[in-house]
Amino acid sequence: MAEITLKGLAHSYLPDPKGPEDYAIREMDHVWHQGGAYALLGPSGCGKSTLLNIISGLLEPSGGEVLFDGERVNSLPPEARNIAQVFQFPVVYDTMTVFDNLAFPLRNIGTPPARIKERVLEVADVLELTPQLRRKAKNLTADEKQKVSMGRGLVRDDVSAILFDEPLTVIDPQLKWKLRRKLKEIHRRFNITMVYVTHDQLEASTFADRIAVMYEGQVVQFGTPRELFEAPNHTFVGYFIGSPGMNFLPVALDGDRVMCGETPLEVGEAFVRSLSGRHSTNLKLGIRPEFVAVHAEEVPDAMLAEVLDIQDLGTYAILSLRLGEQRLKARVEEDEPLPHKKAWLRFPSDRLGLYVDEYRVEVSP
Ligand SMILES: Nc1ncnc2c1ncn2[C@@H]1O[C@H](COP(=O)(O)OP(=O)(O)OP(=O)(O)O)[C@@H](O)[C@H]1O
Repeated sequence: MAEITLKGLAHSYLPDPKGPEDYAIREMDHVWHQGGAYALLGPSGCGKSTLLNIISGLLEPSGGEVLFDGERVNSLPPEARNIAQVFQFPVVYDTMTVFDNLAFPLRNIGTPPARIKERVLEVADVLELTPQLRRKAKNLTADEKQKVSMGRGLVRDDVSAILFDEPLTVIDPQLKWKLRRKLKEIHRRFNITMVYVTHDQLEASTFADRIAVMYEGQVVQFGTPRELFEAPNHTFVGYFIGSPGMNFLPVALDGDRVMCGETPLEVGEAFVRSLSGRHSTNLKLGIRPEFVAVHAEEVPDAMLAEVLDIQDLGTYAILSLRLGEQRLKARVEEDEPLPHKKAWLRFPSDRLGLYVDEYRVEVSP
């Protein structure tokens, strides 16, 4: 068991990297605490697998340090790090039985046979592989093979951490849901640090207590699913988490009015104060579709918007709106009146975020 610390970590696959764009991992500091259930979430190419391979020891970082319980492990191979890794595609020995596949990592470290049997049966039970234990792995379905692969990662209870690299990609959607819950159950039962890589926000939030969102080789936010939803730290997190993603409106201050293009916004004094004195020209207001207050009739301090489209999703509707030149989305619950053609919008201050150069800044009331 270990606390894993990444200190000034960076990695480039190029021999002579120049700018930040040459780095798969841009300099980062991060701590995975002992016993946590974490997800590493981000789009394809953001550096998730690179980071995982650096932690497991498959890849040596070109800069910075990886520390396990404070000890530098940068050049230790995976075996010496005591890390289990489960990959996207099954890694099983076809000619061995399921039992022997699961027993393999334990036999490798000289575990007594009685303990091997106990542990294999326990893991097979959790993963519902008991009926297959005597079968040769080559006769299994793709789902079953991946379960064996996961079992091999879970069977040792002395590992520092288990890293999962999109382990459910080949799994049938219904079983996926079940396995995610199993993994959570296993985490609770065995109390091992688990880092689960995925590009799927649902997968990340059902598995993890805390999610690290990666974007362009950096962790741009590390928080609970709720924190990522309610207060995205970076515009990318706002776009990436939630469906539809967060609305971002480019703004500028004109005297004491907050303007989105030619359209004045009703956003309250705190935002005017926070915007004044900003030197950047990259200023945005962010609000989730769920938090835009939509009125079918005119109300005081509301902004008039045009309704472009209404997508009825049963218990709620998603409205596509135009406010001045800006497009945005809003969610309206089924028990609220749906506007036609025109809608009056308000942005509740406590739900509105201010983003300077793509990062959220504090707005004091
Ligand atoms: N072996 C390699 N040699 C050179 N560049 C690489 C190598 N592996 C990854 N990269 C590059 O590093 C960046 C990060 O890739 P990485 O595979 O870590 O991302 P990812 O988030 O895991 O993506 P995916 O979800 O598609 O696997 C990408 O630009 C990728 O092209």
